[in-house]
Amino acid sequence: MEAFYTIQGEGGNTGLAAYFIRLGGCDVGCHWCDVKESWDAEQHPLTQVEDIISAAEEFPGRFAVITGGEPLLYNLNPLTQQLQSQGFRTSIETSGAYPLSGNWNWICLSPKKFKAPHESVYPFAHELKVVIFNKSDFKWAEEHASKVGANCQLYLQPEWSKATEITPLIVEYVKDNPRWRVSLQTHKYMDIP
Ligand SMILES: C[S@@+](CC[C@H](N)C(=O)[O-])C[C@H]1O[C@@H](n2cnc3c(N)ncnc32)[C@H](O)[C@@H]1O
Ligand SMILES: Nc1nc2[nH]cc(C(=O)O)c2c(=O)[nH]1
Ligand code: SF4
Ligand SMILES: [Mg+2]
Repeated sequence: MEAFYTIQGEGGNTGLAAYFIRLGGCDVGCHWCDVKESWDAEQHPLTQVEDIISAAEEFPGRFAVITGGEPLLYNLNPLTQQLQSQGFRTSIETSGAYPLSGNWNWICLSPKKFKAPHESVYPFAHELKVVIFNKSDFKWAEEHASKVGANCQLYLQPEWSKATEITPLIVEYVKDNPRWRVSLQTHKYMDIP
């Protein structure tokens, strides 16, 4: 759908220069999704893996974020193998709604109520990033935390349109439950892509 060089704004790699590769197509249907224009894959022309990588190589950073849409709709082995062979570290932003493919240095699993993660994905997550839309989502976040590995980093991220109301609740929750961390969509505060 699009690719752009920016700063990873969210989660465990916040602040790192990153080349984002956004793949079109998603059938999860989050009502608060901030990239609904990604949902219909047919609206976005296909791009060859070689062309994606040569565009990425124009920039100095060697950290790639594959996102979407839901990137696990696709077999990501060719793209990630070639990125790594060209010296990129690879990371994915995924709902986990489909089984994993691809070779990953970092996996961010962000589970959704609208289409649950595939059970096989949880043990591979380096980061669990739960979007909090209302108070009941904290309990729901704990259910997902019980499924990831012991070394997985746990993040709570306010849903953007409710961030003013939800962020203070996340702050108190993390103070009371310190295995969790706060994740903010810092790119939105910085007004960058
Ligand atoms: C647009 S999604 C694309 C990748 C994948 N479909 C997923 O949901 O993980 C990228 C990240 O943005 C988060 N996100 C999407 N809309 C959001 C919103 N309105 N507020 C906060 N986070 C949001 C998702 O949970 C996910 O972690
Ligand atoms: N700067 C920036 N950081 C991000 N982290 C995850 C994003 C995404 O949409 O997957 C995203 C994004 O869209 N922009
Ligand atoms: S799974 Fe990701 S891309 Fe799909 S609707 Fe939800 S937030 Fe948007
Ligand atoms: Mg985004």
